This record gives sequence, structure tokens and C-alpha cells, in this order.
Amino acid sequence: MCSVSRERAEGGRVIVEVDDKVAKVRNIKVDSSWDSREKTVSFSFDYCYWSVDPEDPKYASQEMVFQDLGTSVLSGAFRGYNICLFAYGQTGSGKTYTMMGTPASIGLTPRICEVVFLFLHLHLFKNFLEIYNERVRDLLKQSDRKKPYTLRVREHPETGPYVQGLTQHLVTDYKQVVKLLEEGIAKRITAATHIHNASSRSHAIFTIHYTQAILENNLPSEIASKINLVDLAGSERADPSYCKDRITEGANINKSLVTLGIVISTLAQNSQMFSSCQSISSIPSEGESGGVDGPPSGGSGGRRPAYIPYRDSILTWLLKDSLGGNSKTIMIATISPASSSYNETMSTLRYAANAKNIINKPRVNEDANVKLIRELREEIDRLKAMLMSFELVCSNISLLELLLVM
Ligand SMILES: Nc1ncnc2c1ncn2[C@@H]1O[C@H](COP(=O)(O)OP(=O)(O)OP(=O)(O)O)[C@@H](O)[C@H]1O
Repeated sequence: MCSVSRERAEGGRVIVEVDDKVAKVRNIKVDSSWDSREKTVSFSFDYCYWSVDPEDPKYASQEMVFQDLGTSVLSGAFRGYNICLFAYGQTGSGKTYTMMGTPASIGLTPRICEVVFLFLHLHLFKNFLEIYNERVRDLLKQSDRKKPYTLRVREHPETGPYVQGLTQHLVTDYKQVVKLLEEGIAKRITAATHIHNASSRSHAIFTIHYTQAILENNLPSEIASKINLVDLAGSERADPSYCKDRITEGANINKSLVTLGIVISTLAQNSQMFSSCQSISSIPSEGESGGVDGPPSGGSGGRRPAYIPYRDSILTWLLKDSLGGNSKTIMIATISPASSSYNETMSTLRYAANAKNIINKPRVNEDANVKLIRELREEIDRLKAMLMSFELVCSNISLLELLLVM
């Protein structure tokens, strides 16, 4: 939750309250109504943070957020899972502050990188990209000034969507990571909006590819994981006060965010349907819904899982695995506590509440050969056990025959 100084300056009121894991939003428009039942709406989450006023004893510091979320990203990655952490919310509500931080108050991304380096010295690749107006740019490469957004998204049959030609940077210490991060952040598209004068107008995805050498059953092996750290553009609609370009930009930013909303609610709907059926075997993704392209069919009636339109936007296409596949995913919803942001706050919290219902299927990305050897060893153990019980039965039969002969 962002600082409230701007709203105070505008004479706004604080309408959000955080009570442990519950965020309560008061609709002051119905305050004077005779019916008080719908004044406050509560949303419960795994964690809720109050960081409006640093003087407040409840103030959640960057360190606190890292201890909860950053460490769970790291423990998942160390165990070989793909992890995605993304920040969603209206402009100026604290997405970049949470994900990147400031020099005085370091955010999640540099903190996560720092710990990764405490445990690891080699095999760390990073890339940093920006999606702006539904086009992709490499934030770590000096691109053609006239045509910087030329990268294309492709899909590998096994590893999924990727950006063709995106530079991968091998980094060997934390200082290099910070340098790359700063370089990328400086290149990101920003503009002054009516709310925030250094507003990020693009979606930024910072990826760490991480490989660990391990010894499993006395066999040298590798587990690989990918950490996607995503700072989305502000979720608000295009405002007539923006210039023409800004309206186009707003529409494109929203195309990704609207699609993200559809993807999240469809995944949540499918997950609920599958969990109620107790048979989560295959949630359809692109091309897996029986070849039917079209609007979500919903969970009602035919009980067929709905089609998930990942490819309708670059953002959802790239985050396909993170959103509904092989990834542990954390969504951070940032909101403003001010009354002037009531509609955006409610929309963000509803979005997050929906995302909470998604059930992903993460799996450890282990070395295929080691996996095969492990499975063969298990098979040998199973056959040995079968043979032993068979031999036991045979020896009992021969003993019985011997007794009968005697
Ligand atoms: N919890 C916080 N504590 C102190 N300052 C904060 C906090 N959250 C946000 N801010 C400050 O508020 C301003 C806006 O925050 P930030 O840039 O993170 O917003 P944003 O959600 O990324 O906006 P946009 O979508 O427009 O890029 C920044 O100056 C940031 O440092």
C-alpha cells in the first residue's frame, strides 16, 4: 500500500484498514445511507501489509515483505520450481517501490538477487524486457532508436513461450545484477500521469535463470528454475486528460491487463471446477481445449474447462506458464488507501481475490536423464520385491509338497 501524502494534500480520506490478513475497504459514498450493511467490504489474503505511514507501529517495511514473500520465492527456486512474482495495481500505488525499491529502501528484486548470490556463484542468467503497446523491447540491449520494439514472441513445444533474440546475461556477482537492473530501469518508458509523475507505462519482466548442481542418489544432477519478477503498468483506464498517444497507450496497456483479468478469472473458474471434481488432470491451455477457440464456456452446464486466451496479449502469452502451469506464483496487489481511489482499489482487490482461487501445478525441473535413472531404479526395486515375494510363495509350495510326500 502506497504512501497517502498525495491524497492528504487533495483533502482525501483514508478508507482502507488492514487487520492481520484482512483488508477492509469502506465505501464512504454510502456512509450516510440508512442501510449500513454494505459500507465495508473485506478481502482476506495470505498476507496484508500496511505501509502508509512509516511512523505507524503497523508499518510494513521492505524487509518484512521480503521475509514473507522473497524467502518463499527463494525457497521454491532452490527446490527447483519455477516462480513468478508480479505486482498489480493502479498507478502510484507502489508496484515499482515494492518490486525494485529506492536506493534508501531496497525492494524485492535486488534482495532476491542478493540472496541467490549468497548460495550460488555460477550459472546465473538474467534478462530484462519491457512490453509497451503490445510490443517487446530488450531492456539490456542498446537497440535501434527508431525501431526498439522489434522482438517477437515464439512458443517452444516443450519449454513454452519465449522472446526470440532476447539477450541473456551471465552474471557472477551481486554488483553486476544491480548494474543491469539500474540500466534496465533507466530505459523503461515512464510518463507523467495525473497521479504519478514518474509513472511506468510499460510492463517489465525481469527473469533469473538459475541452475543448481546437486547429488541425487549418488548421481550428479542438475535442477533448473526460472524466477520471473514482474512489475506491471498502472491498471487505471486511459484518461481523457492524457494526450492522444497516451490514450492509445492506455488502451494497449489495458489490452494486456484486461486479458490478464480474463485469464485469471478463467483459470480460477477452471481450478474451482477441477477441485470440486477432485480430478485435476489437465487444465486446457492454448490449443488444449479440444481445438475450440472462443469465449470461456464456464463451469456451468457441460462442465467442460473453459478456453484460456493466453495469446490474446503479449503479457499473458509470456506469463502463460507462470499463470496457469508449471510455476508457483505470487501476486502482489498494491492499492491506495485514499477515498479518491475507491473504484480502482475495489477492482484491484477483486482481481487479487480471483487470482487466489487459481490452482497451479508446479513441478521440480529436474535433469531428464537423472529422472529416468531414478524411475528405472524404482522399477528395479519394485520388480525385485515382486520376485522376492514370488520366490517366497514358490519355496512355501515346495515345502508343502515335501510335507505331503512325507
Ligand atoms: N510503501 C511505500 N512507502 C514509501 N513510499 C512509497 C511506498 N509505496 C510507494 N511509495 C512512493 O510512491 C511513489 C509511487 O510509487 P511507485 O512508483 O512504486 O508506483 P507504481 O505503482 O509503480 O506506479 P506506476 O504504475 O505509475 O509506475 C514513489 O515515489 C514511491 O517511492
